Formats: sequence, C-alpha cells, structure tokens
Amino acid sequence: MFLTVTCNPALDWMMRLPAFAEGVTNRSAADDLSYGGKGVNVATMLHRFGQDACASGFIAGTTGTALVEGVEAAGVPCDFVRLDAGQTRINVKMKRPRADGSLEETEINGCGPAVDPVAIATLRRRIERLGSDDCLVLSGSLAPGCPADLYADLAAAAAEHGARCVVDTTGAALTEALAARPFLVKPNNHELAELAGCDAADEVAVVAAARDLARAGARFVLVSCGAAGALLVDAKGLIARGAAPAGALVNSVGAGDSMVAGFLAGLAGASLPGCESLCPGADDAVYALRLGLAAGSATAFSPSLASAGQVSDLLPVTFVKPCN
Ligand SMILES: O=P(O)(O)OC[C@@]1(O)O[C@H](CO)[C@@H](O)[C@@H]1O
Repeated sequence: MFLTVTCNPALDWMMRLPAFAEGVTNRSAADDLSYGGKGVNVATMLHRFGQDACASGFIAGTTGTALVEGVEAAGVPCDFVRLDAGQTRINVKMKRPRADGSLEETEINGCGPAVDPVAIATLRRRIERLGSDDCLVLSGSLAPGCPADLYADLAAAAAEHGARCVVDTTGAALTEALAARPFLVKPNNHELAELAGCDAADEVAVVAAARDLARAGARFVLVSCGAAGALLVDAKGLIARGAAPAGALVNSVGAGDSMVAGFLAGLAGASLPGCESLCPGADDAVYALRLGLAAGSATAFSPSLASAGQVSDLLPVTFVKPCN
C-alpha cells in the first residue's frame, strides 16, 4: 500500500482570467475546484493507475471536511488527522493567456492551519503501522508548527518498519530527510540548482547535484525539468534521460505529483489499458521514468490531474534513453 502524507493539503481553486490588474476587482471567465496538496495528488494518480493508495496528513475545519469528501468520492481512501482549530487552506491558481498565446500561471498558496505536537504524534503512530510491503510518500511544504526535521523523523519511522519512503519537498526538509535513506526524492531542476548554486539549464551540473543527493542517502533522484523532460540519477550518476512528449501547457498544477505517481506505479509494474506490451514488469527504473514522464506531461496538457486514459495516449510517444 502507498500511504501519502500531505502536511498542508489544499482545496485548489483554479481560475481562468482573461486579464489581470493589481489593485482593482478582477473577474474570472471560468472556475474549477480540485482537491489537492502534493501527496493528495500523488494518491489520486496512484489510484488511477490501479494502485492501493491512501491519502493522509492533517486537515482542519469545514474546508478539511470538503477535501476528504472530495478525495473519497474519487475513490481514494483517506486517513487524515483532524486538527482542533483552523481551516484547511484554499490555494488560488490563476491562469491567464499572454500576448504571445502562451499561458501565464500565478499561484497564491495559503499558509494553512497550525499543526500541534499531539496531531504529529497521532500521524507518527499511523506510520508505525506500515510494513515492508508499504511505501510512505511525504510530499509538499511543511505546515505551520511542523518541525523542520518532521519528514526526516517520519521517514526514519517508516524505515524502522521496513517501508520504503519517498520525499518530494524542498530546502532543509529535503536535505534533513536524506539521513533516513529515502528510496526516492524528486526535486525539479530549479530546486536542485538553488541547492547546488548552479544553472538549472546546465544538465551536467544538475546531474552532479542530483548525484550528491543520492550520495547523501537517496536511492534514486528523479529530476523533473519541465518541458525539457526528466532525469533519473543514482549515486553513480545518470541512469536515464527522458524527453517530454510534445503538447501545449494547459495546467502545471500537479504535473510533478503525477510524475512521482507514474514513476512509483511504473516501478510496481503497473501497465495501462492499451499499453500492456510496453510494461516490462516490476522494478524496471527506465519504464518507471517513462510512465512518470507520460503522467506528468498528461497532467500538464489537461485542465486538472490526467486520467489513466490520457496517460495511456502519451505513453507510446514518450521516449526514455538509458545512459549506462
Ligand atoms: O504549498 P506546497 O505544499 O508546496 O504546494 C501545494 C500545491 O501548490 O502543490 C500541489 C501541486 O503540486 C497543489 O495541489 C497545491 O496547491
């Protein structure tokens, strides 16, 4: 079973704006609600890939109730810890066409409710129930009140019980979690460039920075590079490189989370309807990268998280090259 933890989940309120100006009332042309936060997105996509996934983390207030109802209605089981005060945040995602026809995306993410030590202890006890067939996915920013080493602590708790752990976060929360030897971390090329002080477009430097994360404890480092595709790196260096399939950006929200879910489902040997012949079976890192790239791209080309069918359409035209 995959258990995803989102410390600060969100109702994602998507707005399409014909134009935007500061200091005046702006009106959208279309709105849409999705149930998000990085781990929630990963659980939703894993479920779409036929995997056994449960979404966990912290929720609060009526927005928290709405989030759980929405996620469960999509068929994804939830096991969130409810906080006594506050409201699960609402993140506003604005999309606006630029003069050249490309899409401008602006996000305003809420700070979210404060998490208290009792809630953290409750979550930790749930993680201690995981076993060697399970995988813990820790995704997204830490909520107010969470210690910087929370992911490191939860990852260590999962490891003690034999579960694999995936960490998709940034900064100190990411580097501290490496001590627990996570199975996978997924920085993007910009986050890696910031950590290493290099240029995000310099592939050699980005691979070296990813290799450093692997040498510090991560088994695999999956580097998403936006339209340029993705790189898979381990402690020895580049394992495989994939190019993103062609398509127009409609929505980047959840694309990285879809990539994580695709990679994990691919590694578990998931095949998609109509693409069974492309699946070599479980534990094939190159196929996992291919499914991850197809999933990330399919979400980027759709208004919200992609369906399994949309990912199936892209998988045959997503190409990955092993590098050793
Ligand atoms: O504030 P965080 O935790 O860094 O990111 C939260 C968020 O932007 O990430 C998801 C997309 O990856 C969205 O569903 C959500 O609103």
